[in-house]
Amino acid sequence: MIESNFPSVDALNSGFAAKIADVLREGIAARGNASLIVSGGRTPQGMFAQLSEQDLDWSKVVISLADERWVDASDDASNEKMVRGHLLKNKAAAARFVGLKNAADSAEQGVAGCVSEIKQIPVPFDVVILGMGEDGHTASLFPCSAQIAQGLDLNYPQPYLAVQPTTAPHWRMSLSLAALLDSRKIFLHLTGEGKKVVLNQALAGTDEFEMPIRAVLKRADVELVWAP
Ligand SMILES: O=C(O)[C@H](O)[C@@H](O)[C@H](O)[C@H](O)COP(=O)(O)O
Repeated sequence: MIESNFPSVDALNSGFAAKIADVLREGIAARGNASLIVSGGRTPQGMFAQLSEQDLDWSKVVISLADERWVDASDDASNEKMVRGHLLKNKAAAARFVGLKNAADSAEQGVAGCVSEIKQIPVPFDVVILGMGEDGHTASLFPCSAQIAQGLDLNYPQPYLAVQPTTAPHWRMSLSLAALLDSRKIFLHLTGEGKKVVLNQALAGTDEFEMPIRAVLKRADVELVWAP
């Protein structure tokens, strides 16, 4: 694991945004376009504001989500709402966004629509930004869910699966482990001492069903981006 530690969340927000912008520019220079898969939650919001101001050809960038709560895009729990409010503005307003919530009544019924939409995004993804919960979940690969074995199965046939956490609200749509790993660059974005403690627990053990972030850390050269 590569470690980029910042002295403060403010320093992280601007330094990490600049780092992501560099990778996106490299992708555009090399292939004509670039993809960015982001996570929801609270951690990325300040960084998104900084990223939205970065000078690059956002019209060549497609942005999508590592996971989504199966709620309307107007709901405060919606990751799409958060990304629209914090990232898809300023210069980044020119990026194309592929959301995950569709008109299907349930996340399980919505998988097919998501699978068809993701075909617009070339793989490997250029950048995936992951977060991590106190229970070691990442994206919506929750250790408590009945779907965790499918999510961590590298041969799972679909890039998305519907997940019902028992310790957090809402059905989710999540990229599978295999889909997340199909990326040129994976960042793990954490802030606070508490998340560092959880990360150290993850690094100290091997049971991926207990802490699904281990499945990513074991297989990818993840760059940890952290501030206290
Ligand atoms: O939509 C989500 O909930 C996520 O993608 C999830 O995996 C998140 O990254 C972690 O739960 C950390 O969330 P916080 O940043 O709010 O701590």
